[in-house]
Amino acid sequence: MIEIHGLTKSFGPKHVLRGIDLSVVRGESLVVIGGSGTGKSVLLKCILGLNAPDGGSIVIDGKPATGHAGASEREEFLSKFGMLFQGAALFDSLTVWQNVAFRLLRGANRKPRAEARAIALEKLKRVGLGPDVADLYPAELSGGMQKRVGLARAIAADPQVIFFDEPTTGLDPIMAGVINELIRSIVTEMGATAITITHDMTSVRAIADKVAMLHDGVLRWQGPVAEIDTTDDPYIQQFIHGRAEGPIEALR
Ligand SMILES: Nc1ncnc2c1ncn2[C@@H]1O[C@H](COP(=O)(O)OP(=O)(O)OP(=O)(O)O)[C@@H](O)[C@H]1O
Repeated sequence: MIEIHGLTKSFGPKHVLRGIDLSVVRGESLVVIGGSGTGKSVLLKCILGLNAPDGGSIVIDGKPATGHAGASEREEFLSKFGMLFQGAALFDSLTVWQNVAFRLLRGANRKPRAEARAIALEKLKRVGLGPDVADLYPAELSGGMQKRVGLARAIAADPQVIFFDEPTTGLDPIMAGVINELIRSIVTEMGATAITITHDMTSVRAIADKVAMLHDGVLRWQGPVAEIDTTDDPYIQQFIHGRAEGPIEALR
């Protein structure tokens, strides 16, 4: 589904991605872990075509992810993806249902308003929110409810691939657990391919089939989630146990 070979990306003298090789099969849930500033977001942005890679290739569903000829080709490419941003990133001036239906109301394949609203209500229901919240504004919701709305928006157009950028940041541990479970069950039920970036090891264990650790511009370790506890890779061990001492240097 997603094949990445030799991906490189620098910003000036800063070599953020130094040769990423990664393959994610259809329906698989990959979680990318790594310290702050290691390039997890840059990797996602390269896959989405928001950052232009310097080298290497990204192929999604057999087609190159970059170099689209025109806006409509680009729109078709992006329609495969759903995205839950850090902090949910809802539009303050739109109601909850308009946020969820954002992509359904725009672009070449836009739907009539009533149909878009009906889909939004169905997706809200899937994430545990009733029709009573549909006409509220994001500011009227708690952080956990906003995440649910963000999740409903990410799945509104039935994407084949869903990205989750730090899905539990800012939530209490119980709400984080609820969101993790929702993500897992929705991804499984949709048969979607999922890529999540997170620091949260609870999310990793709840969401991942496969884990990849980004360090120093490369994927230092990749493997099934069950192997993170048994691998003797010192980077993985330091990261999952949150140790200050180890091969990963921490600023003090
Ligand atoms: N547009 C840009 N211009 C210049 N430098 C950038 C740009 N985008 C990212 N960087 C740099 O690339 C590096 C990786 O950033 P990125 O946001 O991908 O890290 P991250 O692993 O997602 O971190 P965090 O976990 O803290 O969100 C950082 O040093 C950042 O300053």
